Amino acid sequence: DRGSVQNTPKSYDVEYLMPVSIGTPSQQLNLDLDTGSSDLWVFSTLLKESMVNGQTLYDPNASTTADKMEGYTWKITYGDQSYSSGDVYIDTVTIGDLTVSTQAVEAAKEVSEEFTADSDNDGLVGLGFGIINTAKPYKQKTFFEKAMPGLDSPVFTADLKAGAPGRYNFGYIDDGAYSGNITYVPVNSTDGFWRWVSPGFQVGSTGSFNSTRIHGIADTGTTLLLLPDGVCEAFYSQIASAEYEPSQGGYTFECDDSTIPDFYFGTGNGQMIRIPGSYLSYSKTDTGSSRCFGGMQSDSGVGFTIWGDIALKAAFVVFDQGNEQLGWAEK
Ligand SMILES: O=C(NNC1=NCCC1)c1ccc(Br)cc1
Repeated sequence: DRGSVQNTPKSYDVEYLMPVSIGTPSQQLNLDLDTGSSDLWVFSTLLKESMVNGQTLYDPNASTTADKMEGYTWKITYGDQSYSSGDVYIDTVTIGDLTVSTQAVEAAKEVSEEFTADSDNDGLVGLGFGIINTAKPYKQKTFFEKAMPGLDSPVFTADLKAGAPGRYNFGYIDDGAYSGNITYVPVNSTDGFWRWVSPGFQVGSTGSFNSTRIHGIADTGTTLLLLPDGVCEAFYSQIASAEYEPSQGGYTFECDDSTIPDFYFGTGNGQMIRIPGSYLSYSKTDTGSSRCFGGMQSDSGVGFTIWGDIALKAAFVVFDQGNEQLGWAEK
């Protein structure tokens, strides 16, 4: 079996949403596929109205295939301190013509203000490893873990694009979606993330390659690229107007600064992925400001590097759960 679904970026590529059908008759919600977490949760009719702001609500009482898991609850807090919590139902879930008939659907009873304010986002599909699912008394499998045994190949792929729709595929690799070869790197799933080691980086096409092992996770749910301080310093030292402004939340530079270099990261076997300099200017710091917030920021608050959407949209990425490896290709 296999599946394929379009993903659509929100403004500034802050997140990517995909249509998901839940229940019978089907209820379609737009969800954020997040490889940095492992709960599938949705805005639901269980929420207080004050927490809802335009989102589509899953109504388990309107689904003939919904079964409430009595006594089960869930509560999750994300790296940006946003959170949600609620009850657990079993229902049928379809993503891109791939159906899991007994998926744990976590119906929200409470969401933090960040989620309430994001009116296009009806919830998340966590495709990290099930070991970090937050359901109690027993953790639940991810959508991919439930689908995997029936798939042609135990992989899903992420093709995120800058300012344009891309695709998530399940169970197969579309050889037309990438150029050159796919370089595979081992993944350590102990903490539930897609954690891997990059052999190093290069700033600009004429820069030298810096061999330094960068431990990090591939996270579709994080917008920016969070890297060690030394790597950020090497990059921003090449931008004439760059400043580290803690009051603005990190590195900024003049939006019209034409010296933003490309950033390359190693994946293995000498292969590198090139992130165009244009991807590394994120947004204006304030309305009317001439300064822009950098797409690359320090990972010092996190403890390891996060290869978020800014890095992922420069590549075709294979999340190979069957072999616990990540595949990286240019496109
Ligand atoms: O929460 C994380 N990723 N997903 C999402 N962020 C915001 C909404 C969804 C995340 C995961 C691991 C680390 Br380390 C830091 C952050």
